[in-house]
Amino acid sequence: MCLTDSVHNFRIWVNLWYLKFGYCDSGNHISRNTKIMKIEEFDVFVIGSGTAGQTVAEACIKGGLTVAMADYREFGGTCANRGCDPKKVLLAGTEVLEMAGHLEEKKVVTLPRLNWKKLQKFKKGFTNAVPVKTEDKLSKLGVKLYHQSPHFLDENTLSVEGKTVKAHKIVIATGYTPRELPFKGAEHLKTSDDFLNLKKMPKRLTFIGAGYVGMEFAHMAARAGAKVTVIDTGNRPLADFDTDLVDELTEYSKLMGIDFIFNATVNAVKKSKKKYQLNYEKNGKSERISTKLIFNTAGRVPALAELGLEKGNVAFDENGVKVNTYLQSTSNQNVYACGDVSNHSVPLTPLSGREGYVVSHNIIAGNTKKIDVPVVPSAVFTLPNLASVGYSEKQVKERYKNVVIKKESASDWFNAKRLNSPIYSYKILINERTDKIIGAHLLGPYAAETINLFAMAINNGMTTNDIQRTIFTYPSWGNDMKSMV
Ligand SMILES: Cc1cc2nc3c(=O)[nH]c(=O)nc-3n(C[C@H](O)[C@H](O)[C@H](O)COP(=O)(O)OP(=O)(O)OC[C@H]3O[C@@H](n4cnc5c(N)ncnc54)[C@H](O)[C@@H]3O)c2cc1C
Ligand SMILES: NC(=O)c1ccc[n+]([C@@H]2O[C@H](COP(=O)([O-])OP(=O)(O)OC[C@H]3O[C@@H](n4cnc5c(N)ncnc54)[C@H](O)[C@@H]3O)[C@@H](O)[C@H]2O)c1
Repeated sequence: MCLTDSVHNFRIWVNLWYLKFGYCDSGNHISRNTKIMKIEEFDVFVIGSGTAGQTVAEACIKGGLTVAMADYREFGGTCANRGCDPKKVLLAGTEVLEMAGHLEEKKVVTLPRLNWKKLQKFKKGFTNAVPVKTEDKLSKLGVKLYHQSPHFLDENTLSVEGKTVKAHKIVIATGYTPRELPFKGAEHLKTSDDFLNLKKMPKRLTFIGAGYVGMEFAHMAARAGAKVTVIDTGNRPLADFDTDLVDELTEYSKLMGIDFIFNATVNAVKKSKKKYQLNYEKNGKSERISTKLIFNTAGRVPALAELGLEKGNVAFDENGVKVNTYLQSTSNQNVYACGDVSNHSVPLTPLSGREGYVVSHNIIAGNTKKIDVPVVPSAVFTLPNLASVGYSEKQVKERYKNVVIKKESASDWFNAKRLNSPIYSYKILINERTDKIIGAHLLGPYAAETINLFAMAINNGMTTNDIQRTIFTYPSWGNDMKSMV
């Protein structure tokens, strides 16, 4: 049964339920003779206004359904307000410094200086307008907006802003939130939001966690003149990326003034007058460092705490809302989850959009579209970029009999030499039997761009011969793909 039929039945059911129980949000049952608080009713209620939530809301409205959306923070989600976009705007400033630094004595006489305050102002030109524009766009489409966290009252019913709201389908698109760290003094830790809004770059700062966020911010802060320490429980940064390239990036990061402390457990943070002291344990010994600010970049977890999922009969685990291949809750058929918060997702913006599209399709037309994720390129916006798509070296060795591994430093190739860039390396994995590319790992300038070509090649089953036959612009980073394969 598709939504338009079931919506009709649902509306009749809501009216009957409402007449029978006359139930208001506080949980008090009231007499049918007294004035009954009106229950609001929608076809679809979306929780979360990020990429995933907006995709669902827009498609469902355009599909003729009534839609409401709630967000307890500024509308527009993580990526546009406090993630990918503002990060990339700030990064532009440090990219200029990086490039000029490499060309010092070759072409550039005076090195530029970064004005962090101005850079922040420039960034606000992008972010300040996001919440208003998002609300405006959604309101004009006819989406009813709420500005609080809803919580489930039962499988179809939410409480939000003191109102009881019924929805035929409820979509959870609440994203991730920083992982809470358990040690004493953790309340002093700053988050990625705080870093992106820093008014002034402190002289010394520390990141707990050497993942995407910790490494990207450490690189940015080091270029902006800070002395940076990154501390991690693991034995290297960016555990999911190619070991050889990460080792190279780590060595280069050290040259940029970033100190790493690996295999360490932070056990307390103490505040003194103007600084913080971070205590940690490594190799059975207690150590400490003193720093101006400490950021929690130890990962992010599904944002589910306030939703009362038990009452809604929505199953979840540490990876998020448990969903089937239609992105529908495994325990409550009225609920879908998409974006970072679904336990199916790879927590990246393009995947959130794709999941949002699948959910809207399944709500409008019934469960007819399964989530089908092609290979996903991923990039860490350190300088140089680290980027990856397809299988890792370890995975191909487990899966394939005969694999060709092309791995080299390309720092003496024209593209790198022209920028005097010291780092440019790659590892390309090719299935020897089919000549198809099955994995690509790049470290170097613009690797976040070049990796997209490899993603296209893998998704379209291109052979190295297909790539050799393709004409690329010259000289360009894309053209280097031919030499790499
Ligand atoms: C610093 C940083 C940098 C990043 N950089 C990149 C990058 O370069 N490239 C990339 O692909 N990805 C990046 N990401 C990840 C990317 O931002 C996410 O994958 C993406 O935003 C997820 O979209 P979403 O719609 O699933 O969730 P979100 O965009 O997080 O939206 C969820 C929304 O739900 C709201 N919400 C949460 N709980 C509730 C509740 N109980 N009630 C009401 N509303 C609620 C939140 O306020 C939020 O607005 C970055 C993330 C961070 C933190
Ligand atoms: N460029 C991008 O695409 C981009 C950028 C930022 C974030 N993201 C997304 O956001 C997600 C979250 O990123 P993230 O950097 O917050 O997490 P992450 O999972 O990438 O890294 C967390 C790091 O913290 C370490 N860690 C965990 N607990 C710790 C502890 N108690 N003490 C010290 N270290 C600890 C882990 O070993 C790991 O290295 C990523 O998975 C990614 O999908 C993507």
